[in-house]
Amino acid sequence: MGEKNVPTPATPGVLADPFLDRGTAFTQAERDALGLTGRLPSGVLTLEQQAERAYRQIEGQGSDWAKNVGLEQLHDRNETLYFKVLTDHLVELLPIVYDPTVGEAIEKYSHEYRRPRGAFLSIDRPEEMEKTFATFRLGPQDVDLIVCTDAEEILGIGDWGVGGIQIAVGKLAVYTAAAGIDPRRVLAVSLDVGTDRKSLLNDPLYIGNRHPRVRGADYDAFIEKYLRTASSMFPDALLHFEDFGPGNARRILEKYAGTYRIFNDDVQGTGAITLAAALSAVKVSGVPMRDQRLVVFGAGTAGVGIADQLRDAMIRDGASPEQATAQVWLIDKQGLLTRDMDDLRDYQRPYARDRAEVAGWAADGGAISLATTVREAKPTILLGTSTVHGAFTREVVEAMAEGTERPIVFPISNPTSRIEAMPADVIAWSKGKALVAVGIPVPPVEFGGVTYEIGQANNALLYPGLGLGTIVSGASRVTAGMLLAAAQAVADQVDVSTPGASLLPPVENLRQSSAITATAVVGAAVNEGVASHKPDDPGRAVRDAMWEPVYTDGPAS
Ligand SMILES: NC(=O)C1=CN([C@@H]2O[C@H](COP(=O)(O)OP(=O)(O)OC[C@H]3O[C@@H](n4cnc5c(N)ncnc54)[C@H](O)[C@@H]3O)[C@@H](O)[C@H]2O)C=CC1
Ligand SMILES: CC(=O)C(=O)O
Ligand SMILES: [Mg+2]
Repeated sequence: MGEKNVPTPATPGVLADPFLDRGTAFTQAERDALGLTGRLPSGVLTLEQQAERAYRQIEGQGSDWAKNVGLEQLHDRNETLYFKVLTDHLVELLPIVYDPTVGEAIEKYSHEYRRPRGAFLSIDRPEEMEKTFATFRLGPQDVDLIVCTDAEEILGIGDWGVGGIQIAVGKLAVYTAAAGIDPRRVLAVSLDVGTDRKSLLNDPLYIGNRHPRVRGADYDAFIEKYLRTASSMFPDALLHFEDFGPGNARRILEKYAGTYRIFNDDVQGTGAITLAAALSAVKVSGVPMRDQRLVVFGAGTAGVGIADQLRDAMIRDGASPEQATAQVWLIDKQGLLTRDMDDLRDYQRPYARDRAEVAGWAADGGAISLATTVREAKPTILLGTSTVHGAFTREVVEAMAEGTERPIVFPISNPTSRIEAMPADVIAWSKGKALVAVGIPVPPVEFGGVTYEIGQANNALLYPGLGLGTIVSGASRVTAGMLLAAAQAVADQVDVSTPGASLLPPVENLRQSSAITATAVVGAAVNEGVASHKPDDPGRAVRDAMWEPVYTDGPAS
């Protein structure tokens, strides 16, 4: 990480700069020096007192949505105070600034718009890209991380056009709160290529590009220009891609992963956090990883990203590549995917089954359902990445429990309105046998005298540490080895020996957990030969790099 920004000699405008504003924490002497004499009430508070007041204001809001608005307003006023409140109340406030409430913020973006945050790059004016980045007045070494989205597949709620900027903002808030990524050294980017959502196109208050999504050569050229411009202006930045559609997410990653320092969170981050949960679950079930049988319901960006990482884990555990691939069944809108289908995506194809092999599975020779696939294939792991609320019915979960002693069930679609099944149901229907993790935070489940802690298989438990490790090591690429190290580091933090134990570390410990993950990632980056910094003590380098929400840069004068 380079030099921190030094507060400049301030003007009354300091109160309008969220990185410099300390509001009522400015001492009288600072107020005089900054030209703020008499511009604030007389009292001088500590950061802790300000945080207490701000937290009470947020707590007093009537809905999660109102809390999100209150927090974003604080974010716009005073970054340090915002992150102090968020970090001190991470378990309670992460679901407000991030998943699931961020989904609501995205849907309401144009109507609830107050202030811009981030960079808005328009496909209608690609020539403005460089000029836009220049307005941030950040030098080549001043940016560690850029999160971009084209908002085609936001969480599980689909295309939200320019409102998608809020997922980039939310992801960045998690990076800082969970892993201490310096908030002055990050950018959120909306790649506004239009929207196919009719309600937005017809809404007079919609503030994004009012035309259908641009696709094809112009889209590809825009993405390439973004990668070229961002990485040449900010060569140290990790370029995080979030919530692209199934036709683009993986294609862009595969095309550019060898050239740029890019990371696709939905493919790679989700794959790694789910692998971590699976590594924990396998310890409990006793079925070795090489023998796992995986059914993926919803074979899109996340589903196949996870399938790939689990298949690779089976191979590392001794399965042959052919055997591991044959232990994966993908189900999408067409039912079980078979090779004879002519509408398969290229990334689905390796897992598509031979039609002859499953010929007897569907009575009428038509689509093969989830329930049938579970009964016939007898999977040990059932993954939900479909956005179909309630798809894991009692019938499906009971079939899982009939086919294997400790079924692993991961309904990880977000937000809550899209989840395939709630953990309480999965645990009850499987008579307490299922090993469950979900994408959203949920309370523990009581069943048969056991308390089941439900791990949150959300990439937010992994990507902050992965990003921090990438930044600290100055890695030129995010490699498979770094992802695996992150997944293993997360899994290693869990003790599954108690019945009902969570498969993943608790969000309470996310900052500490991210530091451990980051340290492992630094080690992997060094081993894989992509690191440009090779700290003697990676743990210390990671801890030293973590930004803390305190007023430490000396008096702002
Ligand atoms: N927990 C986590 O960390 C993450 C969770 N997700 C969640 O996974 C879900 C999918 O996200 P993406 O993979 O990015 O979207 P995607 O659009 O790439 O994939 C969804 C897939 O589900 C399929 N699908 C839709 N309806 C279906 C049906 N009735 N039956 C079977 N398949 C159906 C779609 O055709 C598509 O292939 C979302 O809800 C998202 O929030 C995504 C990334 C991370
Ligand atoms: C968590 C996340 O990245 C998603 O649901 O898309
Ligand atoms: Mg996502």
